[in-house]
Amino acid sequence: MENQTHEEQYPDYCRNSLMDFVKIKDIDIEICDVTLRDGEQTPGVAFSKAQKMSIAQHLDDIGVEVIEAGFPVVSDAEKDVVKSIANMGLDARICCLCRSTQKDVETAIDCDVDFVSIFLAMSNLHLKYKYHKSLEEMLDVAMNAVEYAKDHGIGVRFAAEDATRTPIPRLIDAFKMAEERNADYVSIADTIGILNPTTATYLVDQIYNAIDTKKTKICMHCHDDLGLAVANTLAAAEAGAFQIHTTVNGIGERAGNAALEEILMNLRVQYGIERYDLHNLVALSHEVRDASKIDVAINKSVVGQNAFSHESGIHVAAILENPRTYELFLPEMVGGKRNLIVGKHTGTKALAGIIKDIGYELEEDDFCALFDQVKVITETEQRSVDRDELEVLVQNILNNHK
Ligand SMILES: CC(=O)SCCNC(=O)CCNC(=O)[C@H](O)C(C)(C)COP(=O)(O)OP(=O)(O)OC[C@H]1O[C@@H](n2cnc3c(N)ncnc32)[C@H](O)[C@@H]1OP(=O)(O)O
Ligand SMILES: O=C(O)CCC(=O)C(=O)O
Repeated sequence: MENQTHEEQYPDYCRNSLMDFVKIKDIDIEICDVTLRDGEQTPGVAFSKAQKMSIAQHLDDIGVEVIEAGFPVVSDAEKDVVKSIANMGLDARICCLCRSTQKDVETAIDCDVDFVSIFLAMSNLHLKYKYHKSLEEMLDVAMNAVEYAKDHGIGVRFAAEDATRTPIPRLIDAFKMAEERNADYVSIADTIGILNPTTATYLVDQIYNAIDTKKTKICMHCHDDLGLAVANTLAAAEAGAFQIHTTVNGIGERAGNAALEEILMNLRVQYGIERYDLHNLVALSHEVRDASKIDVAINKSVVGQNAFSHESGIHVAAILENPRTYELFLPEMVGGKRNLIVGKHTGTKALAGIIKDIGYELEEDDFCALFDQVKVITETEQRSVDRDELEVLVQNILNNHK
């Protein structure tokens, strides 16, 4: 091991070895994927039962430890799907969402889930404008719901909605109350996505020092309103959050949640966590894209069409020698494919490599003619040239000799 080069040690990706110089707690995490619940709350999205069960199966194949299957009181059909997923025999534990009411918990218990996520907002804004009730009244009902679930032998996550706008002492008091009632998890929800990595670290630190994390583990649920959901989730994990929440393609309320595929690649590259099977990430991304009818941005990390596309001559010339020069990880690692694009920025080495790939080698004059044509087309028509068109250009040049 010691004498191996980085490339030999990590043949599929580059590890961020700068991590060796920073002091953080050993990260110990599990993933709770909430695509089927928060992801489905994306406006306009309604997964079918078959779609939900298939996505659950694929999350399980990746090795995600917990799947939040839905919010059973939403409808009878939703309840039926949650129950069906809970009975699929997956390795992942299944949970579902409940408001802080006995009725919601009863409905969830009927679904055979491993644990319920009982949520309550305790920020002044939510107490005043949503519940129109005092903190004490709401906490009383919530703690009864926690006790009711535990008395029925089911696990509990007590989730503080809008935790990041809730006074920290209030949050700690509520989490301690949940801990006294043997809640298995307490969740910090950054419901409106206001955190940054520094404040995520600070907040998790405060909670970590206040509760017994051996008994009651900390969860982190981040939204992406400022584009920081993944960064905040990772900062929280570094500070001691155990259960981290994700959605495929980062779908979810408004700007969405922390994207599963980004979290998984970060766990590999930054923290050396290798236990998740990443080979079907692109396929799962496409499945959720089709089921949600939400396109994935072309430049989306890990699963976007451009994640492994290269046009610039300098890049492609180097990639043809060794893809690691411009790729953090090999596309095959996530079930993706490398695309070498012919465009305005294509160089001679790149063009020679690409035409060789489609079966041609040209004499110098022909090659120069082709190169000039490519530059003219791509600049005047402001587009790239695909393989079929490139082949026609090559054929035309060769035919001129006949
Ligand atoms: C941060 C989050 O993501 S929270 C989850 C959001 N997800 C959803 O809303 C899922 C889709 N929702 C629904 O299908 C419906 O809103 C239902 C089935 C949950 C509830 O429907 P309705 O009974 O018609 O209530 P409605 O949606 O009008 O209002 C929500 C009610 O829940 C109450 N409520 C909201 N959160 C909580 C909570 N954590 N604990 C207890 N009560 C709550 C509200 O105060 C309001 O009560 P009220 O009817 O006494 O005023
Ligand atoms: O913390 C949780 O488990 C869920 C809360 C949630 O969905 C939110 O506040 O956005």
